[in-house]
Amino acid sequence: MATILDGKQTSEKRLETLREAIAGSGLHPKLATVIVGNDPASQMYVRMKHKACEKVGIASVGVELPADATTRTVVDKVRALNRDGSVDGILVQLPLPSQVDTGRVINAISPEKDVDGYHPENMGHLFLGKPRFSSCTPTGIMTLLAEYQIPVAGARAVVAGRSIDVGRPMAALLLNADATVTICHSKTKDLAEELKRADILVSAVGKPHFITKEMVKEGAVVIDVGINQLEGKLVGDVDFEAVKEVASAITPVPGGVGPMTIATLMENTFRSAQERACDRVL
Ligand SMILES: Nc1nc2c(c(=O)[nH]1)N[C@@H](CN(C=O)c1ccc(C(=O)N[C@@H](CCC(=O)O)C(=O)O)cc1)CN2
Ligand SMILES: [Mg+2]
Repeated sequence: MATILDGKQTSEKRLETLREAIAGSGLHPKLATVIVGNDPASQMYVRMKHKACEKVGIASVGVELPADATTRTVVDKVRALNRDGSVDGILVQLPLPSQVDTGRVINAISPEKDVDGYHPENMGHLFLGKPRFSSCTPTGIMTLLAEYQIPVAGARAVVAGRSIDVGRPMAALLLNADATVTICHSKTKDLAEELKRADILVSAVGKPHFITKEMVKEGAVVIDVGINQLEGKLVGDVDFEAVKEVASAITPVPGGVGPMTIATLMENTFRSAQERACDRVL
């Protein structure tokens, strides 16, 4: 039976440590969130972020824009937050409505305040092996692996999915930690064969029960990034009940990767506040 990698418990522990660090820092970190439209899931995630801020002692401000907002409106809002000296971190909740150019919006975020780590400058630092801010979900996964003392160096890691927010930065973080990394995607030949070679398998494809028991090597560590609705229930990409019989460790959905994403965002925001305070002194 696999060890369940408990992201909820781990994130709570880290948030408590962070709360103490912030309280003792003399700093007043502040996060700004930007949401466009009224997608219920996005609204819930933003609410969860504000709640986490409150828990750890980070001030937060929420900007809400209508579903028909233009790229210019969103970019102007982001630029105003860049200029606001009281704001340490800015995040634009994704996905954005189709009329908004996501790339232009991300590029407009000051890289120093880009606590989601999506700006090309921050992606560049990550791929050069010297991350400043790296995306919250992959970074949270690395934290979870470390918490459970799962060795990454030398491991064969396979990432299913090549998205900008998860697959690519995940691969970079695993590579930076000396794993041998393969990225699989919709055009990968012999996908099942590739996945079965993994010591660490990360699935971020967004398809319920995509990863079956037959695709997983005995003893593999399985990380499920999927957040899918199936018959009114929240499920990951992994057929959890079957795969936990062959894996050595596995993340549940809910309660695995998701909570680690939020904890990492809080950590990134505090780090931004620390670095900005240092810059003011220098
Ligand atoms: N700007 C960003 N947009 C998006 C990100 C992101 O990191 N930055 N990630 C996802 C959504 N997301 C945060 O924004 C997120 C998703 C899920 C969870 C989470 O804790 N989920 C719970 C289940 C909650 C439920 O009941 O549905 C869990 O897995 O236990 C946190 C954050 C896309 N957009
Ligand atoms: Mg401040």
